[in-house]
Amino acid sequence: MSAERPASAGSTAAPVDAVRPGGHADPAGTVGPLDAAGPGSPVAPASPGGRPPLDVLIRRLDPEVPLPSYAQPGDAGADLRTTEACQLEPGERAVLPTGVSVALPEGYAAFVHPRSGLAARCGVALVNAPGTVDAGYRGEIKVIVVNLDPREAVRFERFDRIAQLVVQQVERVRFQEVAELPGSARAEGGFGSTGGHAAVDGTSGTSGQAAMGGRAGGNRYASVVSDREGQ
Ligand SMILES: O=c1ccn([C@H]2C[C@H](O)[C@@H](COP(=O)(O)OP(=O)(O)OP(=O)(O)O)O2)c(=O)[nH]1
Repeated sequence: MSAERPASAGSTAAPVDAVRPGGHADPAGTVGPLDAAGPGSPVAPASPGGRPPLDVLIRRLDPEVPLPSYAQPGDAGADLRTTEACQLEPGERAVLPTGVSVALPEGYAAFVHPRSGLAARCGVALVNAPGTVDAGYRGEIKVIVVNLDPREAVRFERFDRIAQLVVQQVERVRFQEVAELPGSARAEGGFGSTGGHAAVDGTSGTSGQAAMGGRAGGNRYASVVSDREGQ
């Protein structure tokens, strides 16, 4: 087991607010529940193209958690915080609570994205990135973090910012079955068909078998069984 490594303590890290010790002690934590997009927020949400920001109902399940907020004007994602401290050993994952639930308008979804600073400095990823929060979901937003660093543990303190929530409009489609699809330049080319790096050009030691579902493709049978049984 590795020595404890705060998310703030990546060996090559220059300190930035996102991962600095105590970075979770955000003064925004004191704002009232209606202040998320108002004067109490550190940064009011940007309005791309001059559009007014979308109002999204949010409920705090943890009365002390700061509401998600945009760190900078123009940011696409509002930072989500964990309400539980957690330490992840190399390779470990955890489902962390954020202390908030939302009611998105129909026609919208929210996507739980990783934070680049945590990824670059500490090797923290989201197992299901991006996580999808459906418009009808009223439960607590959770974040499935994994420590991909092969050697060092990572520690999150309560109210550390662990992910970001991107709200987007989504289309609901009607699938129209046809015998033949219209042609296109790409046609059926996929999985590196345009080349561009050694691994997919076949000039390196890796064959790309995993991506093609070949022998190195992992335990696909077990995954399908778990999913079918709702586990
Ligand atoms: O990172 C995530 C992803 C999902 N969710 C919540 C919101 C979402 O609406 C619900 C279901 O997620 P998803 O549809 O991705 O999961 P599933 O495994 O397909 O479950 P279900 O059968 O409930 O749809 O879980 C989160 O809180 N965080």
